[in-house]
Amino acid sequence: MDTARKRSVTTPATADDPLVAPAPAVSPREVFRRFWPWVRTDRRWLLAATALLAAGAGGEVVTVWLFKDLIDQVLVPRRFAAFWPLAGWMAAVAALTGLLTFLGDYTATWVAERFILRLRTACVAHLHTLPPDTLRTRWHGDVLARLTSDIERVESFVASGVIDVASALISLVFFATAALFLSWPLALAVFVVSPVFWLSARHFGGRVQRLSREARRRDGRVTAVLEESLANASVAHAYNQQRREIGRIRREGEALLRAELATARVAAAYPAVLDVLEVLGGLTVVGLGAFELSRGALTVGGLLAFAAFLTQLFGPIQQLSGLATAFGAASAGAERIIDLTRLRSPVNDRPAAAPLRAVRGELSCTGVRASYTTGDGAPVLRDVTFRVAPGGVLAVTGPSGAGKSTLAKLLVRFMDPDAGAVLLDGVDLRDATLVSVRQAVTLLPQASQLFSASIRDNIAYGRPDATDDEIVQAARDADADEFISALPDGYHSVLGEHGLQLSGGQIRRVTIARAFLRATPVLVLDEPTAGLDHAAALRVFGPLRRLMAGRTTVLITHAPELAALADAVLRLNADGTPADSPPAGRRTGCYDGPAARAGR
Ligand SMILES: Nc1ncnc2c1ncn2[C@@H]1O[C@H](COP(=O)(O)OP(=O)(O)OP(=O)(O)O)[C@@H](O)[C@H]1O
Repeated sequence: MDTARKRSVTTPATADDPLVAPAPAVSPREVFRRFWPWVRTDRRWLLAATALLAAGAGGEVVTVWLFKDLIDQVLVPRRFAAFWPLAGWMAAVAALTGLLTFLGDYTATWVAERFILRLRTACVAHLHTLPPDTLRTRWHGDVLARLTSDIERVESFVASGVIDVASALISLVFFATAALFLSWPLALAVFVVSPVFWLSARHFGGRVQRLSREARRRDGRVTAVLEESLANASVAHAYNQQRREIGRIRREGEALLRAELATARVAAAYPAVLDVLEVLGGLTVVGLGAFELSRGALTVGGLLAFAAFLTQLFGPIQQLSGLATAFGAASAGAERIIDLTRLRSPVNDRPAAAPLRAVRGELSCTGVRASYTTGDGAPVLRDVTFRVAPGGVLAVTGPSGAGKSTLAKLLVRFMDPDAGAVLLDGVDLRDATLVSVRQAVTLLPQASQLFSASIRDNIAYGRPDATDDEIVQAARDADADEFISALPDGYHSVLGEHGLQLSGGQIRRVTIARAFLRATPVLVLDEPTAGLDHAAALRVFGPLRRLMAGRTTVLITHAPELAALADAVLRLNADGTPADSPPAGRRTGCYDGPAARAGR
């Protein structure tokens, strides 16, 4: 299973299909075992829904029985006097049946929706245990498809599926008992032909499962391509490649259409076959019924009621066999969700991990080697050693691909080194809890990430309890207060997706304000001026200098002006080894802190 997953992550499963590989198959029992826990807490409601729906089915039996009496006691003997009491009963029972069925359906939906909510929340919670690189091994669009349509399909099997099966079975027993009671020879004849329905359901269910699996995968591909295409729309426009993007989406859409149609052909053929079987069954009943009628073993009302029961009987049978196809689709969805939940974080709290306390900010790396399992496995950082005293600033430079961002990931524990150690105040980060590491270290990533929320909430993202005054102060420190206050809604201006209303420099200053508010003793700044023109870059210099003051900072940068703010520079070679010849009296990349800085 692991090998299959690995393949889906690193290389295409098939040459023509690099985007979304099929998830490994999972048995129905496994599907149930995995997903039942999300229903278990609501099992009382599940029982209530089933009982209400079963009671509704009981009401239908009584209505049909009263209908039989109406024919035999009013219509056949032409006695109008008997009509009113029977009609009154029928109306009352019909109203009660309607109410019970309504309550049953509503409760079933309640259980179903809560299942979806819980499972989706649990899946998202799991995804948030994964560091960004692990999450990136799956296409975001495909992950979205798994969290939406696949979860709904699983629900249709595990939650409402259970209610449907239970209430269909109970209805089946009710209607079958009533039919037996009316005429056992006729009922037996019906029971003998029933397995034909069951066998056809199994046949169709299996085929739908296979076809649905492909349709689910195609669905994930369409979402993945859509997401990527929209995210890169500006490139497509700038390079006149809109047609190509449209073509790509169309091709994926056509493949999904073919997969959905193949599923629909089988899924839709099934009710058609069932209809023919139903007519044949109905004709058998009418023939046998006429015979029973002629020998006086059945009344006209009895025969019509029997036919009505039979129609009612087909409902649950159809429902049960429909479940077979629903299960096909559900298990295909379940496989994809389970595949997602099997992703494991390579970075976890050790059993003896303790929180970092009162961090002073002495940061060091000793002989660090790091590599990615998703690449060729070769180290991207080798033998990196440095020390930054509390409050010191270390600039990290080097050619593209030298491993600078990888170093940033090590410092916030998005990954762990293969050899050597990253130490904060002398504590190996692997011995500290993840939460406390991230409480002590603020990462300002290369790409500024803003949420579709107010500027205020974006600044307060790392400290939701911050007061308005603290937020404004952080914005002032980041030179962002002026432009924020000039916006029509000021701090309450809501940013569009990726902060579209703001310029690159303004976005960067909002993220710097966010970092100010966290006020952690250690900062990791990954190319804080990347993507900004010279003027915009100059505007963030002041805020960055203020942000770094008094904080241990690792400053990854290509900009010489920014590197000049540092007390020492660690240059990385293209192969991830440190390039610096050691300054007199110091080891490679080693910096001894503010004392040394003061002496410069
Ligand atoms: N998630 C990943 N999986 C596999 N390989 C990766 C991953 N992230 C980075 N790499 C590889 O690791 C090497 C170092 O990448 P890194 O992003 O650390 O370089 P960098 O020095 O920050 O580059 P740049 O200056 O272009 O941002 C590169 O060869 C890159 O291809």
